[in-house]
Amino acid sequence: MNQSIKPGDNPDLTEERLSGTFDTNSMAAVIYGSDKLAQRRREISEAVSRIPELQDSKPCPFMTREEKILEGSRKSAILNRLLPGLIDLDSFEETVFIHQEVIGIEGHPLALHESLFIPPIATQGTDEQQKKWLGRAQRREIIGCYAQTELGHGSNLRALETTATFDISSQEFILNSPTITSLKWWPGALGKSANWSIVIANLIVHDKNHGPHPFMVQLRDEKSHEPLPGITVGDIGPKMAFNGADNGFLGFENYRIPRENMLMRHSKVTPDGGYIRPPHAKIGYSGMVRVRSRMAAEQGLFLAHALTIAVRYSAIRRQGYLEDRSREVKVLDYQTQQHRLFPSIARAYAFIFCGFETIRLYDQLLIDVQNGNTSGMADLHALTSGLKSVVTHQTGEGIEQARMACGGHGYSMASYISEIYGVAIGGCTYEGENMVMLLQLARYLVKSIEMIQNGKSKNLGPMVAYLAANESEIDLNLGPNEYLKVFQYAARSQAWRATEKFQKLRNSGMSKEQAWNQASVELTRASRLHTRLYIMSTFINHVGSVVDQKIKKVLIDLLNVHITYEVMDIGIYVQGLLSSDQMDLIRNQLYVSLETIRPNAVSLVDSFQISDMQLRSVLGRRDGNVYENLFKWAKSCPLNDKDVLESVTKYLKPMMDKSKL
Ligand SMILES: CCCCCCCCCCC/C=C/C(=O)SCCNC(=O)CCNC(=O)[C@H](O)C(C)(C)COP(=O)(O)OP(=O)(O)OC[C@H]1O[C@@H](n2cnc3c(N)ncnc32)[C@H](O)[C@@H]1OP(=O)(O)O
Ligand SMILES: Cc1cc2nc3c(=O)[nH]c(=O)nc-3n(C[C@H](O)[C@H](O)[C@H](O)COP(=O)(O)OP(=O)(O)OC[C@H]3O[C@@H](n4cnc5c(N)ncnc54)[C@H](O)[C@@H]3O)c2cc1C
Repeated sequence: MNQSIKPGDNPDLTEERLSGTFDTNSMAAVIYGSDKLAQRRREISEAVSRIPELQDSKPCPFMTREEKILEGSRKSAILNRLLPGLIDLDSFEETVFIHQEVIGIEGHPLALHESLFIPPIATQGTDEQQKKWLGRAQRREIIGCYAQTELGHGSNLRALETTATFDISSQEFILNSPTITSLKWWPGALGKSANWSIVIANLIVHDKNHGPHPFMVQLRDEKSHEPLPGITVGDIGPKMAFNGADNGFLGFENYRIPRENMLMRHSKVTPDGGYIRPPHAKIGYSGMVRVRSRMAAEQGLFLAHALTIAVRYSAIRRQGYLEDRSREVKVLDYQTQQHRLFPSIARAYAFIFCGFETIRLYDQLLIDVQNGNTSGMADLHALTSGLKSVVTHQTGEGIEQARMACGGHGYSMASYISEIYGVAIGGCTYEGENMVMLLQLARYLVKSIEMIQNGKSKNLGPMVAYLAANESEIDLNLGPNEYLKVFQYAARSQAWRATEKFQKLRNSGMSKEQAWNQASVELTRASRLHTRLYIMSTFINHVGSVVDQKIKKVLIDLLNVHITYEVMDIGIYVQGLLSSDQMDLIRNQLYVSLETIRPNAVSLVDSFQISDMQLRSVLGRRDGNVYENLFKWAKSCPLNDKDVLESVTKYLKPMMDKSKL
């Protein structure tokens, strides 16, 4: 049963919900990993909806940037007071969820505090450092951000220019931004809100540069909030979205911090200027791996937002005719509309499933690293590098298709899809630009193939074992596992093609760097295919583990949409394996699977349980009463406060009057 049905709803949407074959609360439990988490999301939404001071003061699209920042801060402060009664304070998931529910996706002053400020203190700070700062940060007595990227460099961490030079005589680090390009640039909440930051700076001891390290740095006076002497800080200006956040710039001029402010759980500087290396050279990068490991689920939910809007709207939007000329059809009945939206629904489910898996893998790695075992770091770095790149790109594509699927109203801010798009595609850039991260995964794939070439296939990890197989024929009695083999074939042949290209260039005498650059388009293709294979196999495994048979049935239908669409989409890579008859068969299976999933489309998006408050979309309203609310929304636009604007009296009217003469 679809749990969203209520009296007064648009009858077209109710009809859709009645045609669903499964219980949406049970599906939500599968999506969010447990009945408890899904239920907590419902309870929190319900509780929040009853607190008047947490409601939007006006629709976000009608707010200026200053109003957005004010509104985010107002709500953050109220939430901080109310949180103990609303959520389990130890649950990161509930903390993130309630902020998103109340403040939305446009960013807020604490957006980075929970995800990029507290975690480095907790994982890279010593016990003493944690005692000093963690409680204060958790109680929000201080607000923090993460300042790594600079005006001149983001992707290439080794070229960062900010320095932290150890001064033995005073037992302090002296921070400097020696050039314009060394200004920190982009950190969220830095511009106006944060008073502390994790700053990534090159550690210099006895004139030796030990590379980027994390430091705890106070930026503003805790009473006046004025920048401290030696600090230059401000907002970088409006962005294409995410304007509720004050991304900032930051410069240092001989700014001193105590030796104890370098996060020293892993690397250390002793009072006499000794440097103790970390157990793994890249352990300082683990904050980024943590964020990347959460991005697949996060992005899956961005896609879910856009699809909830587009699918619900497509069920109430009637345009054109099929056989019956007496009534226009729901646009959701067009095959083109289904082809535009349903594979994206499947991807959103797939991203969320494999996102929760990578979060689990990161949590396990964290325990291992704290116990001194860093052997899993390279694997997870490679996996999350590929995953964040593929998922952000495909999420962007899916959201844009969702916008177009809503026709003209999709282009209005009333749909809110443009904001979702703008925020989501930021993910293609932040936490490592996608191409750069695909190339990180490619290094791992090339190394794996070199192991096979050197007769060491048995040392390959489970995620790359398929690279050593030799499948050249597929029996297309197609079950999911045959599709998986088709995808393995594509990923394997591309990984070998790219590696061989790189090796050939090397053998021709080219430098490693030039050869890498000239093979890099092929290498990124290999990384994408490898990652898509991983997403598909996680989806298959996840569906296999579902116990509730009604849920399992619809997830198998959704999986069929996914595997057929994905294989059609990579057709060029499987030409050597599949005949044109086999490709036709897959194409037809895709069309059949679109029809099969059709009656459950609305229930599948309802199962994401995204409340109206969180969705902030007139088109995507749960009740489907779009037209009257679109009219109300337009009338409430500040431009309609007056019938005759100054733009007319001051300029247009005189122009028209003059023209009449
Ligand atoms: C509901 C929520 C709503 C959310 C709303 C939106 C919120 C928006 C928030 C946005 C927050 C954004 C924050 C940021 O963007 S912070 C800044 C992020 N910056 C980056 O990601 C920079 C990317 N660059 C890098 O990570 C490195 O420069 C790079 C890894 C590309 C290279 O590093 P480096 O030059 O040091 O590496 P080398 O070439 O020397 O060596 C590469 C080898 O090192 C291995 N490696 C690299 N990283 C790791 C790692 N983390 N763990 C293990 N190993 C690692 C790599 O595999 C290579 O190994 P091989 O030599 O063996 O191949
Ligand atoms: C919304 C948003 C929020 C952010 N929040 C933060 C934050 O809180 N803290 C923070 O520190 N930073 C933050 N950033 C910055 C972000 O991490 C960087 O912008 C990102 O890492 C990309 O680096 P870049 O800007 O230097 O891009 P560049 O590296 O300059 O990329 C430009 C182009 O060069 C290409 N390129 C670069 N290097 C290579 C290579 N080796 N091989 C092939 N191609 C290459 C890229 O693919 C891209 O096409 C944020 C950014 C955004 C958009």
